[in-house]
Amino acid sequence: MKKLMAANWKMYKTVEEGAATAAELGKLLGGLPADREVLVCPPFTMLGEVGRALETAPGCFLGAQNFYPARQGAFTGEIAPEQLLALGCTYALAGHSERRHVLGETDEFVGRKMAAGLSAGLTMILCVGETIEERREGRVSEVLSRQLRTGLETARCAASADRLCVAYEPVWAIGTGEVAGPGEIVEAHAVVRETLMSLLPETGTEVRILYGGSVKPENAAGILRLDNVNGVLVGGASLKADSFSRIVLAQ
Ligand SMILES: O=C[C@H](O)COP(=O)(O)O
Repeated sequence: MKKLMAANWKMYKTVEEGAATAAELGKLLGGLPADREVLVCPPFTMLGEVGRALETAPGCFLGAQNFYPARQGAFTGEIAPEQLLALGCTYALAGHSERRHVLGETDEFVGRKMAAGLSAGLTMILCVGETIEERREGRVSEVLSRQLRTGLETARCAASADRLCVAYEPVWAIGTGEVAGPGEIVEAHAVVRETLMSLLPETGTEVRILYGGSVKPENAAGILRLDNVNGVLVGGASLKADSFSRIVLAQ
């Protein structure tokens, strides 16, 4: 199973800055190890330019941070999965904690996005993770299994292991510099794996589970060695080509 090293640029960079970072990344990742794949999820505005800059970089894919779960229609300001595919996107995120907690997306809405994205042909990364309050209340396992179940409920029939990934991102570790400890990561990834195996008995063992939350060049190798960690989803440290390429190549 190749490790997926994913960059989420969130709402940062102009088109010019994004294209320049992607071009630099393409050069730095010339010797990408055979067991790694790279994904860059820039803002919508620069998908075309970033995609072109990564075109010649082997093993690099383009992804979207978001879309609206409909084929087309009167949805002012929204973007459809088909429009992303036409720009060269092959991946998309759903359920990122900033969309759940800042933009108010519900489990049910995340489930609709998973179903729409998978049916359109995108590879979907379902993001799950507990808040610090939920962790303190001992509810990590309950929260993760609920988010996975509702996220995959309507998408299950379309979810083959090669077009589905899960990202475990504890909310308290995102953008805080406070990375989850090895024990916390292993325990949460085991819950995700077990839930996937019960929801998708034939393919659950093959779905890649990424860790996200304050991943840096200095801690990436240690995280990537943990059980059931099949890649990382990186925010802040993915904004600079040099720092993200060190994470991608971390051994
Ligand atoms: O999508 C990425 C995550 O939100 C992690 O962000 P971070 O690496 O800045 O903590």
